[in-house]
Amino acid sequence: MADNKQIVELLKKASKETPTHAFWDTQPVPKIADEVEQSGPIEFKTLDDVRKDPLGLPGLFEWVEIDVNSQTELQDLYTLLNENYVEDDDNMFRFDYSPSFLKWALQPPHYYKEWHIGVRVKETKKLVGFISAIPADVRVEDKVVKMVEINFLCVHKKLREKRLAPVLIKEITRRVNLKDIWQASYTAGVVLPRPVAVCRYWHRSLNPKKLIEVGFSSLPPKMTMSLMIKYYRVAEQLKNATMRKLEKKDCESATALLNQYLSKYRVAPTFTTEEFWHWFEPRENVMTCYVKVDSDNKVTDIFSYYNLPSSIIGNQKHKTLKAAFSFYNVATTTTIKELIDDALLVAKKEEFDVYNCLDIFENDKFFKDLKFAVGDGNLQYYLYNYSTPLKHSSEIGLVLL
Ligand SMILES: CCCCCCCCCCCCCC(=O)SCCNC(=O)CCNC(=O)[C@H](O)C(C)(C)COP(=O)(O)OP(=O)(O)OC[C@H]1O[C@@H](n2cnc3c(N)ncnc32)[C@H](O)[C@@H]1OP(=O)(O)O
Ligand SMILES: CNCCCN(C)c1ncc(F)c(N2CC(C(=O)NCc3cnc4ccccn34)C2)n1
Repeated sequence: MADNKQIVELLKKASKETPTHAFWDTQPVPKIADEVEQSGPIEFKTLDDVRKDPLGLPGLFEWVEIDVNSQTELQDLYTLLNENYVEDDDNMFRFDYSPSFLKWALQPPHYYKEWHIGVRVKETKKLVGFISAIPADVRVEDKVVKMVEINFLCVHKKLREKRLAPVLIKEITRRVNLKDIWQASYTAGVVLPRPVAVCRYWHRSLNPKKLIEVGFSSLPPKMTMSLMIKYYRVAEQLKNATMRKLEKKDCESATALLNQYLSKYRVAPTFTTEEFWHWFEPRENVMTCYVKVDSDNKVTDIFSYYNLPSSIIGNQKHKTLKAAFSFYNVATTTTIKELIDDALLVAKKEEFDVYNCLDIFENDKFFKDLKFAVGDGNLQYYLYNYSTPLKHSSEIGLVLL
């Protein structure tokens, strides 16, 4: 991604496009083009300032808590997102987070069910809106901030542009404040006041034939399909022959290794061992995590990715794009390039069509050699009620699902 000066230009341009944000201009977030010097909370409120009753909703609708331990309620949430969540700009793909993925994403240690907020139509009980928060300790520069990560904001396609999103955001804010938490982190493909970092997606083809058939990639001029297939063939053997699936006994040393590695980034989470095991325990069709250990059985290298498929809208031959999204990786006895080369081999074996990475961490060190192609999707990182200077994408060490 471009350097900060270019990003500030991009943000100034974006702020000209939507000069007024009727909702966001009322929120404790810096203005889009603000050049912030200090890091710290923007507003200070106490529990006394927090409304004790839920926000008002238009008469037809009611607030509900989605109980992700209930199969039927989890299925309602799956269906809402499967039909109404994030699409690419050309409406060719829509994320298809699975029920087991959503349960995993929403139930880390110390989660609150009150933070899984749905909006249903009173009469039919149809789920038409959702937003979630999960607790996370995120360090910003030199301060660890107890905050929440906001995700899965969704309003049914038929109820768009009725200002329901600000109501969902204010309600989740109220419920989080009631637990004496005043900051949040979130990411979005849209530019809002105001990004902490502007990141870019990179993609590594694993199944070029299918990616071309579904319009994810195109065949470059003078390239034949058979040449493409050959070009993207992955290694036969692991570069790190002893890499194996993470096991519970690895957790102590793996957590220490990851926390140490993340300390060099300006925005990064800190994990307890319990949190680490929740996020990295291998889960079929959700999370893949491999480690390498030394002679004392201490973890020295980790690669991990999550399974986030997309529905392919309107393609007769293929219904689903199988995408692996890079999660957290640490290389100490190997290079990041060799480590990710091994991740690509395992992802190909697990029949993924593409492996996606953001240009965060030190990922830009391997994009070229491992044959990644830059995507057209930007992902903006945001903090709520916390100002901090704009970061270069390589200073970000946080992944949201
Ligand atoms: C301390 C605790 C704090 C907790 C909260 C921290 C903040 C969390 C913030 C949420 C983090 C979410 C992280 C994720 O999940 S990012 C994924 C978001 N979901 C999707 O993109 C799914 C498909 N789209 C939809 O479902 C709807 O279009 C959504 C629900 C996104 C907007 O619904 P709709 O299209 O019907 O619009 P409206 O008329 O109701 O409202 C228009 C207002 O909403 C602002 N808007 C539009 N998109 C987003 C967006 N992605 N984040 C924040 N704000 C957004 C927009 O600028 C405008 O405000 P303003 O420009 O007039 O001011
Ligand atoms: C709120 N949590 C943020 C993470 C959600 N994530 C993963 C996400 N947010 C915005 C994006 F721009 C994005 N991209 C991955 C890249 C990509 O794969 N683009 C082609 C594509 C295939 N399927 C879809 C579905 C929706 C959008 C683009 N799609 C672009 N990823």
